[in-house]
Amino acid sequence: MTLTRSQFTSLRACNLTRRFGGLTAVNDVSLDVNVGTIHSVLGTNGAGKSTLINLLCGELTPTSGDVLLNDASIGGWSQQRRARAGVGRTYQRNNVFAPLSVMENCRLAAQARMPRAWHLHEAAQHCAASNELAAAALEHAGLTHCAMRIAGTLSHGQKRQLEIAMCLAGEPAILLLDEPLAGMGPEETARMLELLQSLRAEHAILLVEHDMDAVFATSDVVTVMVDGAVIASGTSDEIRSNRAVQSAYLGTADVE
Ligand SMILES: Nc1ncnc2c1ncn2[C@@H]1O[C@H](COP(=O)(O)OP(=O)(O)OP(=O)(O)O)[C@@H](O)[C@H]1O
Repeated sequence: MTLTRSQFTSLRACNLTRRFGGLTAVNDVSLDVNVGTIHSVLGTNGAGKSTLINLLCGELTPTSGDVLLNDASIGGWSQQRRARAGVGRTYQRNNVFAPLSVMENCRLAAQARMPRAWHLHEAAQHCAASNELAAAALEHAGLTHCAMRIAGTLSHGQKRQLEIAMCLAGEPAILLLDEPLAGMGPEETARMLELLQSLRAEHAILLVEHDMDAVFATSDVVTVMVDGAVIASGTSDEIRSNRAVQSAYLGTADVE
C-alpha cells in the first residue's frame, strides 16, 4: 500500500477477537476510527480496552479478525510498520525517559520512526529533520516553553502532554490514546482536552478513557465495552440514554 498521510481516512477493527488461554479479552469487536473524529471507548476495568488498542497498533496479534487501514488489511503488519504508516499510540503508564530533556524525549521519538542508518559519532542535535519534527510536536502540545527541562521534573499532566508530543513527533495520522487523562486534576484535564480538540481535524483519534464527563463532552462516537464485547455504540447523547449501558456499565438507569 502506498498512501500519503493526507489520504488516510480510517482505521477499522473488523470482528477482532483476542483470547488469553480461557479468557476472551476482546470478543468480536468491530469499530471505525475516522480522520476528523474522536471515537472514545468506555468500559470498566478489564473490559478489554487496552487489549483492543494493542490489537489495532500491532502490539498483539488477534486470535481472529482483521485491522483495515483505508479498507486494506494491515493485519499482517508489525507494530513498527504500522507506526511508520501513521498509526501512533500512547500508553496507560507514563512512558517518558525521566533523565532526558523534554526535547530529547521528543527527538528520540522522531528518530525512532525515521528509516535511516545510525551514525555513532553524529551528535544528536545535528539531526535536523528529527529536531524539526520534535520542535513542531512540542509546539503543538503546548510544551515549547519546557523544551529544555528534564522530563522527570514535569508535572504529571505535563508528562502526559509530553507523551502525546512524542507520539506526534512520529507524524501519525491515527492516534490511539490509552487513558491520557488518568490522574489529572481539572486544569490539566481541560488543557489535555483542548489539545485533543486541536488534533481532531487532522487525525483520527481513538480515546480510551474512564473520565465519562470528558468522554461525553469531546467524543463524536462513544463505544461501550463489557467483558470484551461491545454493548453499545453511538453519540454521547445516545450512549447516555442507552438502558443497556446504564445498567451494565453505569450501574443505574437514571443517568442524566
Ligand atoms: N497479556 C495478557 N495475558 C493474560 N491476560 C491478559 C493479558 N492482557 C490483558 N489480559 C486480561 O484481559 C482482560 C482485559 O484487559 P485489558 O487490560 O484490555 O482491560 P482494560 O479494559 O484496558 O482495563 P483497565 O481499564 O483496567 O485498563 C483482563 O481480564 C486482563 O487481565
